[in-house]
Amino acid sequence: MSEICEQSCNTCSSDCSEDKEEIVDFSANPHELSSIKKVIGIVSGKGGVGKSLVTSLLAVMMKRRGYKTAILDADVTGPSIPKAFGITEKAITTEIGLLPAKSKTGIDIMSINLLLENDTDPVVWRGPIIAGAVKQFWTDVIWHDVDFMFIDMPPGTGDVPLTVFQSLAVDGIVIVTSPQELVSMIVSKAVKMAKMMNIPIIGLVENMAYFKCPDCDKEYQIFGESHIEEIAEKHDIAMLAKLPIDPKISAACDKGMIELFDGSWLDQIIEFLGKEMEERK
Ligand SMILES: Nc1ncnc2c1ncn2[C@@H]1O[C@H](COP(=O)(O)OP(=O)(O)OP(=O)(O)O)[C@@H](O)[C@H]1O
Repeated sequence: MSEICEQSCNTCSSDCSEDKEEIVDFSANPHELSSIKKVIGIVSGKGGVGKSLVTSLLAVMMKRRGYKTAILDADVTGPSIPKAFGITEKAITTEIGLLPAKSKTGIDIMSINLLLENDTDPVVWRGPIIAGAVKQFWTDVIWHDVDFMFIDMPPGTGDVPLTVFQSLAVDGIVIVTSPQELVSMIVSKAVKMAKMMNIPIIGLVENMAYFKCPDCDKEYQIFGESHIEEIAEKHDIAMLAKLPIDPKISAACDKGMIELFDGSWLDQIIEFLGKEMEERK
């Protein structure tokens, strides 16, 4: 088998019949009462770049457009979705499955924090257990009548995100980055992982791209000059949005009021997803 298997057996000349037996099918079916039309994964090559923020905003915006929307918080060791939506209640367990919590505007949400007795308890689990928990959010939760499910993926490109990608039927991914050194390498890793998994990349979002001075409207690139357009071009993927550093964003997340937040930065993705859904009809 070649050193990096891209699962493209038709074009690969390696004789790996023995290795093939080792390929494990991780794919899992959603709960029999679930109905999920489109699944969008939000990924980042590293933590803290705003993946949960972009996940939350996409769900809020699509809900505002009238779609039935859900968030599966697969970031098990850093679950920030319930806080951003101000959800404190726990998930309900029934004999037939788990029921997600509902946000104020009606977005279905499942997160490990809705199952922990105390949401400040750390999740000190090893990779396979974390991946297993995420898989259960897919198989054991009743996702009733969902148009768009947004998955806040575990950060990075390691074992856990890989297993999650293999288990869940993801239709497309959005890669979130910030304008710092190493971004090119980090994006390359995320792109390669998506290609290995055969998952279409919807495009790139650069978060914390600039800060706009409220007094003079001048834009400052706090983390240095952005090279995101070159990176997008290099990988032939669409550059979809640039989000500023905005204290109102962190305040909305901290106060659990992300659903009140307004901003048109992600409109290009929203339009794209809306079109995809129309074409599906
Ligand atoms: N553009 C922004 N302006 C201001 N604050 C932001 C912005 N983007 C994210 N933040 C804040 O930065 C923190 C990290 O963001 P977020 O949780 O979305 O990152 P993440 O990539 O999901 O992190 P992790 O992978 O570690 O969970 C949060 O407190 C969030 O409110």
